[in-house]
Amino acid sequence: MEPGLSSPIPVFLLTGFLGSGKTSLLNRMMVPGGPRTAVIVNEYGDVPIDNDLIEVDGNDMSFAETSTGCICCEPGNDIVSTLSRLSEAMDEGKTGRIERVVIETTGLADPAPIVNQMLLASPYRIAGRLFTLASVITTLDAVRGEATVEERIVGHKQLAFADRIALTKSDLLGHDAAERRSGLDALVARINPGARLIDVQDPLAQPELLLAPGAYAPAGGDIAAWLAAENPIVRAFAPRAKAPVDNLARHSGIYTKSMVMDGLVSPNELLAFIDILRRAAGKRLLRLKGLVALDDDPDRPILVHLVQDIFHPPIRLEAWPSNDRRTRLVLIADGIDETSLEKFLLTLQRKPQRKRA
Ligand SMILES: Nc1nc2c(ncn2[C@@H]2O[C@H](COP(=O)(O)OP(=O)(O)OP(=O)(O)O)[C@@H](O)[C@H]2O)c(=O)[nH]1
Repeated sequence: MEPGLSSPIPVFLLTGFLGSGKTSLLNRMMVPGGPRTAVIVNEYGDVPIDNDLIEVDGNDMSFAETSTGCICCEPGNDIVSTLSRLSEAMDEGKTGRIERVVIETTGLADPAPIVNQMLLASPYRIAGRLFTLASVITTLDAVRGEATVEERIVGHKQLAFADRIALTKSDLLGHDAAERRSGLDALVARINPGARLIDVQDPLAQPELLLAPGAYAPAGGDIAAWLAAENPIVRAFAPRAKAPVDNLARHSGIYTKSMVMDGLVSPNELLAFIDILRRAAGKRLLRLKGLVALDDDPDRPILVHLVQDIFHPPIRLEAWPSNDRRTRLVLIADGIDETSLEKFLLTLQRKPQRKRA
């Protein structure tokens, strides 16, 4: 019998702050010959990019969808609506057999409302199909993660709600790596000592085991209070029920800007653009990612990633990953004047652009 009709389909929630390595980890967790998987990528920003960056083996992935707008707070985009759409697609025969679901949340997603919805009625029956939360997997960026967790409540909650943690970017820790690594271990021990942790840079790590079957078992200290704070009934009857931090304004002050353009830019123009932006905005530019058509070889786009003030080495792709060959940039900013950022984005578009041959 098809999974979901008798036994629930496991749902894995992949979360972690902006740019902490979720999509990179997703590509490594999905190995050939694994269970057939529906991958749903939820992006913050109205121009999806990650769907073009998933490279998992076609045999394993029978369905992939990208949604824009945050799964934790955008009406119609919550976990139930997301799984309902999947269930409908399954009914309509669009997906093939599905044995598990992986949902990559936006890097700003608060896990509390998502987990709350799943746990309130687990196994969750949607359109005659059962889903159950198997795990919350959180990517923790070794370089920026500690500051993110200390300064941003969403970062703290993403770590606290995990039952599986993937430490990313430990290869970038630099000369004081051992000291910084013990700081990260202490952070995890304080916030979520019960979670299983792997370092994705450890040659012996097997990221695919993060998708091993299981039942979500959170051990983070503040979980119960945060879940209670999500529950409208608890709110109504016990308005003083204490959540460790007020989480109602989930993304206040943070906004996203996207740019799509047809023309070509030179590698130097692109690098200068990113460099000026990085210096001027610093950590207030939470994220920039994009695929850019360069004039030296328009058939081979460049993939750029800025995570706060860290510019990851750009990657020249062998070909455009889809039929859309336009330059696409998505920026997520916190506390940067919106008009100034818009004007700066236009400077790239206004450069004398070469047209494709
Ligand atoms: N050196 C190094 N770079 C990494 C590692 N993991 C991810 N990255 C880089 O970090 C950047 C962001 O990675 P993504 O996988 O796109 O991060 P994400 O969490 O999916 O990003 P958002 O969806 O925008 O939140 C890319 O340039 C990756 O190549 C790692 O373990 N080591």
